[in-house]
Amino acid sequence: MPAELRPWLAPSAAGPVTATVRLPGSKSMTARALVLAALADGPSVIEAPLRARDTTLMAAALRAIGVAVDTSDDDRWRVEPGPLRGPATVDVGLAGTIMRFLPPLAGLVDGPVEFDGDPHARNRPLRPIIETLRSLGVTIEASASDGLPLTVHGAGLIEGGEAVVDASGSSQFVSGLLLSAARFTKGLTLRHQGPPVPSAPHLRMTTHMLRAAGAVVDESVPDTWVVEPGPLRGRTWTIEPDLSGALPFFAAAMVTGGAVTLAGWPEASWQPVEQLSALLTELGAEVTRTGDGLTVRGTGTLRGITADLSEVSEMTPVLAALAALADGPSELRGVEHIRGHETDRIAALAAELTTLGAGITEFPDGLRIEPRPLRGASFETYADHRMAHAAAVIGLAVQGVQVTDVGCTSKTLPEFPELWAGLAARS
Ligand SMILES: O=C(O)C1=C[C@@H](OP(=O)(O)O)[C@@H](O)[C@H](O)C1
Ligand SMILES: C=C(OP(=O)(O)O)C(=O)O
Repeated sequence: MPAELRPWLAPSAAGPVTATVRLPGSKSMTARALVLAALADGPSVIEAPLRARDTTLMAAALRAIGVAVDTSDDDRWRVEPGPLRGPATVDVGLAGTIMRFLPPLAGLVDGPVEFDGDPHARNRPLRPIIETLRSLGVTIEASASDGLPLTVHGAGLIEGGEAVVDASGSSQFVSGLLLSAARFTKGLTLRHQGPPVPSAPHLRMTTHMLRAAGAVVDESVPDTWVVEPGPLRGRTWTIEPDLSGALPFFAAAMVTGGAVTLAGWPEASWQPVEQLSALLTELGAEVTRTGDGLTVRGTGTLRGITADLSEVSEMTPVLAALAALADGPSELRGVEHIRGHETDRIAALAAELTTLGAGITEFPDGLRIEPRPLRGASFETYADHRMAHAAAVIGLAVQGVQVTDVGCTSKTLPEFPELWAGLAARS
C-alpha cells in the first residue's frame, strides 16, 4: 500500500539550471528484462536496473511464483528461473507493467495467482487482456468490472494459437501477451482490433527485447504480431537510463535557460528519443548527443506547440507543464487512453493547471493550454508520479507550488525529491 502523504514545496530556481544527471535504468526495460528472465531457460543478469516501487514489486511477484530474483546488488540483479508455482499473491502497486505483464505469465504457473494493488490500480483497465486470456483457455476470476482484484488459475501451460485484443486502451495489453507468448505451446498470433494502439515505441521495445532473448517475432503485418513457440535465452541485459524519468530534468533546463545532460545515454536506444527530441526542439530547446550523454539546452524561448502525443503519452504531464510556461497556446492531443493511467491524467492536469491560473480546455483526447501568469497553490498529485514531476517543473518558475504528495515519485524514481533539490540548488 502507498506510503503516507508527503507534502512538498517545489523549489524555485534562482537562475539557469546547468547540470549533468545520472539517472537509474528505464522502468519499461527493467520490467521486460525481469519477465523475459523469469521465462528463460537459464540465469540472467540485469545490469543498471531501475530500483523503484514498480520494479521491486515486479521482482517480488516473480519470487512469489518460484523465480529466484536477487536484487541485493544495486548494479546487477540476478534472475534464476525455476518451476512456476502457485498459490501466490501479487501486489501490483500502481504499476501497469505488473498488472498487464504478469497475468499471461500467471497462466503458465501451476496454481492460482491472486492480483491486487493500490486503490487507484483498481480503476485501471484490464478487461481486454482478461478477455483475450480467457479466449486462450485461461481461467480468470475477476471483479464485476473485470479489473483488479483478480485471480488467474494457472494450469501450468497455455496452448496459445490465434487471439484478438482491443489494445486501444493500452499498448501494455499487447506487450503483456507477447512477452509470455514464446512459452505458449503453439506460440501466439495476436491481432489488434479497435481504434489505434498508443505507445508504438513501447511495442517496438517489446519485440526488440523478445528477439534479443531468442524469440522469433513477426510484426510485418500492421496490428498483428506473431511469436513462434520456443525457448527464451537467459542473458545479460543492460538497461538504458530512463528517458521519461529524465524529462523533468530536461524541462528544468528549458524553463530556466540552462543545460541538462543525461549521462550514460547509449548511442542506439530502444526508447523514443527521436520523438522526444523533435518535441523539445519544437518547444524551443536544443537537443544534442555527445560522448557525455544526451543534452537539452534551454534557449530562453519556450514556444507553444500543437502535437499528437500518442507515441509518448506517458510524457504528457511534463510536456503540459512546459506548455503552461510557454509564450503561446498549445494543443496536446491523441492521448485519450491516459485517462486510464495512474489517474485520469487529462482531468487531473486540467484541474491542477487551472488552479495555478492557466487557461485550459479539456478534450476527450487531450488539452488546450493557454499560458497566463501563474500563481503558487496546492497541486494535487492523485498518487501519480508524473503529476508530481509536472508540479516540480512549474515550481522552478512559480514560487509556492505545494505538491500534495511527493512520495508518489517512488513509483519510478524514489530519489526524485533529493535529485530535484540538488538540481534547483545548481541554478
Ligand atoms: O509498456 C510499457 O512499459 C509502457 C507502455 C505505455 O503504456 P500505455 O500504452 O498504456 O500508455 C507507457 O505509457 C507506460 O508508462 C509504460
Ligand atoms: C503510464 C505509466 O505507468 P504504467 O507503467 O503504470 O502504466 C507511467 O509511468 O507514466
